Amino acid sequence: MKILTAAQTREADAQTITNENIASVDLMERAALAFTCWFENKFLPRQSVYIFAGPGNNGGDGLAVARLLHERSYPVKVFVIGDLTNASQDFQINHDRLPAAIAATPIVSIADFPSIPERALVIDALFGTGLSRPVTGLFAEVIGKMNNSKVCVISIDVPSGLYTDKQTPSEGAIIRATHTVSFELPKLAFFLPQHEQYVGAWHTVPIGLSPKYIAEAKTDHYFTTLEDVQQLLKPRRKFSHKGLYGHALLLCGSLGKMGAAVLAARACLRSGVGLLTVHAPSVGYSILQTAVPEAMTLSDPNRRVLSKLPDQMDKYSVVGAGPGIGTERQTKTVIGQLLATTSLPLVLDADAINLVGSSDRLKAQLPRNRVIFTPHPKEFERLVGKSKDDYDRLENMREFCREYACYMVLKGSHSAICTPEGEVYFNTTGNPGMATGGTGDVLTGIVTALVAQNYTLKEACLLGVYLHGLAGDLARETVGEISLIASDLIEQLPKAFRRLAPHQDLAR
Ligand SMILES: NC(=O)C1=CN([C@@H]2O[C@H](COP(=O)(O)OP(=O)(O)OC[C@H]3O[C@@H](n4cnc5c(N)ncnc54)[C@H](O)[C@@H]3O)[C@@H](O)[C@H]2O)[C@@H](O)CC1
Ligand SMILES: [K+]
Repeated sequence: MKILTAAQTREADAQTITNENIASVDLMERAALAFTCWFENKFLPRQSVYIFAGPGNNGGDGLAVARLLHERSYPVKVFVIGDLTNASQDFQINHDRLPAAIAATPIVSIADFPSIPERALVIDALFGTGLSRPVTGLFAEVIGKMNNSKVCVISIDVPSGLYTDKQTPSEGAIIRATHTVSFELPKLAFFLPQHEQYVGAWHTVPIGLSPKYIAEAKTDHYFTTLEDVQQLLKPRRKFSHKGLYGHALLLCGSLGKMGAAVLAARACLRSGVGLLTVHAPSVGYSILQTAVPEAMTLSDPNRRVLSKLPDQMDKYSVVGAGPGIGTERQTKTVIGQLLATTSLPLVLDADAINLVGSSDRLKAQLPRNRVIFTPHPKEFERLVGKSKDDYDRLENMREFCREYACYMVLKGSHSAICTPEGEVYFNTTGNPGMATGGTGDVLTGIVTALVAQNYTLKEACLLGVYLHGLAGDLARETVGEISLIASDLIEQLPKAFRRLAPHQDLAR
């Protein structure tokens, strides 16, 4: 699904109004109703609701929500801030529509800010996508009070003060929402780690924005949904044999880090690969043979670290390299040979990324359109360099992927997948329980297995990252976030695959 800029969102609003021949206040009513339905499902009408409305259409939404919640028996109090003589037309209309029981109290100085009871709910309707400068002055003071209120704050459309598609200057005050309820689509800002404290948990509610406009809108930013990845999953053929599903080679492990190889190998096997060979330092031979009997194991001449590429590289369909390999000189040589001599697709993770990042010579050897990097933020920094902020990091990722014609999975709460064309796809599965050792090794195994099965590199990234997060979400249901370990993801992979294709096994 596409992510639109603030300007595109305004255009989508405008086109919806024109195409459907409705007044803008009718679209506002739809938006307010969608928000109210979400709210009703979440909170009972026992808690009093304090709504703070600014002078634009976001404030107009707040006033319409006040009326709708009042009709549903919520005790509502409304406060309006700003120069109301310049308020938007739809704000005015909704101001006039407020029932007599709700008096909109103006806040003209911070002394007018009400005391908010402990169990109240606060709705933030100060600014939305029309924010045109950093929030300062009285608005900033109001935001400060709302942020210090220690109650649940729900932002309409956007946390007020946050630009949705570019860096917000540091002098601007921003609401720290508990929930943000966005109209139709999430905003780019919601996917960036630096905004976690402002956005809180985000949700989207449909308001029927023009599908035609959305379909035609140009963007480089997307988020992946269940429907998107379901379309990618290929059913297995009836007359199947293991040769159809590729032969993956994993270069993993070193003394003390054989667990990484075991995790990557198990995940690879659970992701449908036809055959798997793991090449590891000789210390890992019996470990792998015992822990992963389904995989073939090749023993490196070196006991502790990888020192040599296996023979007959052309019999494999893909190489996944990096988990647990360390950064010793011999291993660097192996990665160099891998880049220079094979013509296979490569999934590079962990220390393979660190090794490439530490050497301009290795970078120069990167083959085009054949490499997927799966860094976490620190590995990303070693490979690509430092970034000023999360927008700058997105730009740097895009530039790197364009320059080296590679794919990148920047791991995080919303892992970001970048293509050589500079398109970025944010993943929507996963949870903080997955921030634990070994989950990255599992992802390497999954993505490697998908490439082996002839998924394109882009498909393997989108599908693999989604499944990895989904397995994490399923694991959370059984073990919770705190106790979750990487092996739990592997255990849940079968269920995750079946979630994507619920009827496939039954269809036979
Ligand atoms: N256009 C439409 O038809 C719809 C708009 N919707 C709502 O409207 C919002 C966008 O409304 P607007 O474009 O009116 O913009 P906003 O309501 O976000 O704010 C614009 C107003 O705030 C002022 N302003 C901007 N930055 C300021 C700052 N830093 N300090 C003080 N004042 C500032 C502007 O001068 C203007 O008066 C969306 O986020 C959404 O909530 C929804 O009702 C859906 C339909
Ligand atoms: K808002």
